[in-house]
Order: sequence, then structure tokens, then C-alpha cells
Amino acid sequence: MSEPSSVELDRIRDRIDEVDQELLTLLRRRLNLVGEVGAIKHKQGLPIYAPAREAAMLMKRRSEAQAMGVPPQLIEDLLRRMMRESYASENDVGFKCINPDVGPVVIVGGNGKLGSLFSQLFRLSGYEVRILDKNDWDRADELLSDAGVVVVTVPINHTAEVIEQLPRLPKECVLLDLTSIKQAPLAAMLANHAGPVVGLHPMFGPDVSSLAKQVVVVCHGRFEEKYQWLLEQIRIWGARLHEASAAEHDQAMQLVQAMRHFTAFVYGSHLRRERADLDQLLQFSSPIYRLELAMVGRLFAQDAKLYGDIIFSQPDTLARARHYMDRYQEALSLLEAGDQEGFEALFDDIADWFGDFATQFRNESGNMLLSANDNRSETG
Ligand SMILES: O=C(O)C(=O)C[C@]1(C(=O)O)C=C[C@@H](O)C=C1
Repeated sequence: MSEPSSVELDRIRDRIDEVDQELLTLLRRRLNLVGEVGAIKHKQGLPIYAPAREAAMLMKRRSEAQAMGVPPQLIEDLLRRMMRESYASENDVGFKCINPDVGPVVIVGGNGKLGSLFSQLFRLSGYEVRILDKNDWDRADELLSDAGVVVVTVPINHTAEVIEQLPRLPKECVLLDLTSIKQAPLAAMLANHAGPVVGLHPMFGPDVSSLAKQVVVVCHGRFEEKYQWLLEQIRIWGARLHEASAAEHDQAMQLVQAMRHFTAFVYGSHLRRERADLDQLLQFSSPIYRLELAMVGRLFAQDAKLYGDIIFSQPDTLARARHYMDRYQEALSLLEAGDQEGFEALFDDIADWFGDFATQFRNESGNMLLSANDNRSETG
């Protein structure tokens, strides 16, 4: 559908096109320079993500923008999007190999999405990578006999059994897993291997274009000093490491993962049972509801077993879900009693508990809502 136009409007639009084409030339130049930075980082073993450099650059560009009458947030948004492209481009350049003599890295479950991502990262860092997937167990001894690192990344409810069926590994081999629960896999690895053991939980999906600014939770197992090189390698890939005990991790995952996905599942079920017209909802939706709908809908574009494993494998999910039901019932009772005052008193109590986090989360979500709205197409 064409919009109304005029000769005068077209003339100015032509000049806007010229500026935008100059922007393309500048973007190409910037990507070339970032490619050169990536090569230097590869050689010197420097992390993709350079927070101090980013903070300094953003501050200077914002101040210069302010002086030029350009909205500072505009240049910040543009730079952050460009830097996200830099991470992907530097990722593809490859990384310095921190431990070239470690021997082969065997990814058990390497044909899975997360296994494929870590295989790529190890290969981009110059390690020999071998894949041991479900059809390769007849060659397990051959694949593992001289392994320097074994990464177990299989569905949660197969992790312990896979670890237990591993043959004896070389004494110095680092055994680790990438499972989203930590206590059970760590116990299985410690019981089945006398050498270095560590539990990792990448707090991101396998579709990331790099590990820049991502978080990897580290639960130490045994001989921590013998896998420090591996943690350094993960830092060079751009990730931030967060150390925690396996118990602390699993406790936190109750809320961060199991309950989050469970409540999204229930809301999706509610929309289904209400036979909601999603097209119509999108036409009516505010940016915040559009984001809510997107966060629920994305669940159902993925594998039911992935979420089933996360929810059903967490030991406390049932108890937590029952607690959630109690809180839902408490709020429902206020609604049934028409007790708006009671609702507002409870609301204020929760707001006090959130404290400064509430303001922080409102600011953060404000930026997310703006970009969610940017992505809105004409059809909704
Ligand atoms: O200067 C660097 O270290 C880069 O990698 C380049 C760049 C950028 O795009 O400007 C990208 C990632 C870093 O976190 C910082 C800056």
C-alpha cells in the first residue's frame, strides 16, 4: 500500500536515502575494523566482550550526541546493536587456544543444539573435537581413551545414566556437564571419575550468535586448579562466569526456570482453553502485552520434552507450584471479596519488598518495550 507523496517530499526523501547510504558505507568500514580487532583478540587471547571499552565509548558518544542535538539514547541504541554484530563477527574469527596440549575434547551429545554450539566454540579455539552421540557408543572407548576434556550435554533425565555408562577416563581428563540442574550430575561425575570435575550451566539458549555478555554458572567439583584454563577459555568466548554451589544453583533454578516456564505454560493453556483470537489480541495489544504474549508464545515454538525435562526434573517444582497456587488463591479471595483495599495493601507490601529493584526493572523493561514496538509490523 503506497502512502501519499509529493515532489517536495520525494526530494527530501532522496536526500535521506543518500544519508542512509552513507551510513551503510560507515557500517561496512566499522565491520572491517572490528574484523581487525577480532584478529588481534584471537592472537592475544583477549575476550570478545570488553565492558570498560564499551562503557567509555557509549559515554563519549552520548555526550557528543547531546552536544549535537542528537538524542543520546539513539546513538546508544545504534551502538549496542552494532556491538552485538561485532560479537558475532569476532566470534567467527576464532579464539586463542588456552590449552593446546590438552588433547581431544569429546562432546557427549554433541549433535544436540547446545552440544553443537560448544563443539563450534572449541573448534574455533583450535581444539580437536570429537562427537559421541547416541549412535556412537560402540566407539566410546576409542573416542574417549585419550580425551583431555569430556563434555556431557544430553537431556536432563538421561544425564546421570550417560555419565554412569562412560568408560574409565584418563586420570587428568576434565569431566564436565552443561545440564540445567547441577546437584545430581555433579554427584554422578564425582562418583564415576577420579580426575577433575566441574558442573556448568550456560544461562542462554543454543541459538546465541556468541557468548558475549552471556552467563555461565560454575559449580566446582574436584581439582579446581586443573580446569582453570577451561574457565579462562570460556571467558575469552565472551561469557561471564558466576560461581555457586550446586545446591544454591538448583534452588535458584526453581524460580528462574521451573516456575517461570510452568507459569508461562499455564497462561498458554489458559489462552488455548479460552480460544483466544491471537491475531485480534495482537491488534489490541500494548507493547507490554505484546512482550508478554511473545514470552509465552515462544515456549510453544520449542520442544515440549525440553520444558518437560526442566519442569519435571526439578525436585521442588511440585511444592513450589502448590505454593504458587496458594498465592493465586490468596489474590483470588481478595477479588472474590471485592476487597480492593486488601489488594492494594498487599500490592504495597510486595512493592516494599521489591524496593529499588522495582524502579530498575521498570527502566529496563521500558527499553525492551521500545524495541519490541520497533519490531512491530504494519499488520500488528
Ligand atoms: O574494541 C573492542 O574491543 C571490540 O571488540 C569492538 C567493540 C565494538 O564493536 O566497538 C565490540 C565489542 C567490545 O565489547 C567492545 C567494542
